[in-house]
Amino acid sequence: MKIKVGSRGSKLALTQTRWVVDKLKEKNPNIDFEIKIIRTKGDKIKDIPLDKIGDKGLFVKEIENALLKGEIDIAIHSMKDMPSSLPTGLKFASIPKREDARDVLILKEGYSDLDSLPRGAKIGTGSKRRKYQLLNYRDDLEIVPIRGNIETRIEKIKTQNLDGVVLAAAGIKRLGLEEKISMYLPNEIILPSPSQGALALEIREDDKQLEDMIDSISSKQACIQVKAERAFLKGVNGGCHIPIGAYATINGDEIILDTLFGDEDGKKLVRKTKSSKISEAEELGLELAKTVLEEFGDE
Ligand SMILES: NCc1[nH]cc(CCC(=O)O)c1CC(=O)O
Repeated sequence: MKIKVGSRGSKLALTQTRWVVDKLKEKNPNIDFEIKIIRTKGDKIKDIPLDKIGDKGLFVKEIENALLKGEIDIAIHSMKDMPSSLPTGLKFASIPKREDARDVLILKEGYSDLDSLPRGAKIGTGSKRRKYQLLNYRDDLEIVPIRGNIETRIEKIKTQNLDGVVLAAAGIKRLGLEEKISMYLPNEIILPSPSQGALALEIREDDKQLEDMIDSISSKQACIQVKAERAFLKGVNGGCHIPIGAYATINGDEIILDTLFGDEDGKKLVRKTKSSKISEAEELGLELAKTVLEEFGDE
């Protein structure tokens, strides 16, 4: 048996895919895996700011089509890049152990953390979630929109004369660039994107055999966290044009969900926290979304 695994061609995507394939091989030594690279629309249009294209799904549609057509059997994505619902015929199989969910600051030489930055320092990020939370902490900062893969964004400190950039710890760590991190941003300052640091293994709905095989590398903890955080994302029905954050902490059989929601121009930013039993992770996310939407009314 040979399993075809689909991935985007970026360094991060391939590193993640190889990591998953290595784990699957460990548990299933008699099975062969082949990685197929698929180019997505998001890889082709590099010059438009992410919040203008808005829609999630930009990095996944071509891969999902390949899955539906049987050209590949598993697709590996960053869970945070996944739209809140999947096309008919596809589903998530397992969610492997989650990487660090936090955002980090990578700063120009000479600066050590957020508080050491001079007034009006220039920080690069294309994410409204990161932008408005940073401004909420330090309203003097100048936020510069940037895009590109992780290495390109780090380069932009030099090429665009920035004082720093914000990125996900998960991507940096997976690429072995940990020593570049200046500061881990605590959730109190920047709440991460729903399911940041988690990977998605997507398969055809009827592929029961593959589902059982993949289940061997699933993390129960990550599954519960992602369930709650993505339920919130689904409940608020938002895309990249508004700030949305969610992070779930599990404590025995209790789950605590921290959420963030704001309007398009960042004038209003609301944080809400609520807890429940882990068996009600999804309801918890949906309930918080409802509470938040009520607070925003018709806005
Ligand atoms: N939006 C792009 C993207 N998708 C996943 C990651 C990093 C890995 C992860 O969060 O799982 C990144 C880069 C970043 O936000 O810094």
